[in-house]
Amino acid sequence: KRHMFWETQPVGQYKDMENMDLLPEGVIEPPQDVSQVRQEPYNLPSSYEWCTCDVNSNETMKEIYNLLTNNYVEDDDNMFRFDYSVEFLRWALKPPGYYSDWHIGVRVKGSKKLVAFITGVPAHIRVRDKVVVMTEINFLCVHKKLRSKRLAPVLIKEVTRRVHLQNIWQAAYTAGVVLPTPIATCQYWHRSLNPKKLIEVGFSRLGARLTMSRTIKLYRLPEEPATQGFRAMESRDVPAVTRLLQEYLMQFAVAPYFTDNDVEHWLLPVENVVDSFVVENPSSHEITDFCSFYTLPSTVIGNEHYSVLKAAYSYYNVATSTPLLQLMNDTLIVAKQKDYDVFNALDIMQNESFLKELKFGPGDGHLHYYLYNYRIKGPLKPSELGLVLL
Ligand SMILES: COc1cccc(CC(=N)NC(=O)c2cccnc2OC2CCNCC2)c1
Repeated sequence: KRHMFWETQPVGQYKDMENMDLLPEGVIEPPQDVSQVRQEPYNLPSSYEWCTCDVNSNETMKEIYNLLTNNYVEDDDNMFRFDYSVEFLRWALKPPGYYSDWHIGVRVKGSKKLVAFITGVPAHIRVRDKVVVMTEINFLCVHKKLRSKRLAPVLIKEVTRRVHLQNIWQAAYTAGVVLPTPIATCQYWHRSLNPKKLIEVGFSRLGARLTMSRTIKLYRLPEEPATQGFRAMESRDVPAVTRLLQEYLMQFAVAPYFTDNDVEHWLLPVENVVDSFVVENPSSHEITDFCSFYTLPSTVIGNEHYSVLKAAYSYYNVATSTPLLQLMNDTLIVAKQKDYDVFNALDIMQNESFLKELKFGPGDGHLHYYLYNYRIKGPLKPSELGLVLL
């Protein structure tokens, strides 16, 4: 497939794949001087204009929410569409050191209607033995009525330009589609928590030799976590969780580099956005394990009984004394207690070690990871990836 836009970008090109192993890992294009970066925004089709979206404005957040909930990513069968909440988007877009002009919108000149969006947030990402300041690109969305006007490449060039102006030259992003060139291709898995609803909305199908009552029984979970000392994470746990997580993530080829500040933002519980738990040893009071998931509901498109699928997405998990299998089962138990319908996970990090045993089923799609302007001998196995993007 020809990628007229991506073949012009500093990303791994398909044609490089033959002598991939000859090219060195690292920066593809050296950084320019910031004074050399284009000062003016890229051109939009005449009836559209750029805007910087103020994520502190409730009105603007409502516009972003409405654009995404009606026009963002759907599953392959167009039965579900991501339904990121306002509080989730605020959390995702305001990490330590964020730049408000990396929250980029496109409006119709007359009506001021928001019709497209793309975002970047700064992150320290380690690639093998190098920590690189990058931007994590997300929420690229063009209104359904404006598709194939080639707006996406302009949005990508504009966010790249604004990132370059801050002297940042690398990026990380994920997509359900294959572009030049994935650093890793991951499979997603789902664990039913409310099988009756999942079958009703068409997310799951009744097993050939299973009745509904046997299916409900199959996925039943205990009322309470099994692990002694399992509790919600609190502010006082930040230093211990940072140490635990930093140490754990070192085993992966690509992973975030989290400071206490980052852990405080990304991993402290925020209701209906992110839940995190620690295991505190009852006698030593040492924090020995950590697990977390984020909340990303999906709109159920066109079901007469349900309009929303309540989904939890596995985030970062570290098991140093509790078996990972038991820690993740406790996570499922808590997700069920909080009335989630399904728990999703990618086959990254050590997730493969628990997926089948905890009754996850494989999803029908893949999530591809990409780096911009950074070459890595790959592709990596999913188990070499320690980075979760929202
Ligand atoms: C169930 O509702 C859906 C609504 C839209 C798309 C999909 C399928 C899909 N594309 N799923 C994933 O990308 C996915 C599956 C498991 C874990 N994380 C995931 O994506 C995350 C990370 C990338 N940005 C979106 C959320 C499902």
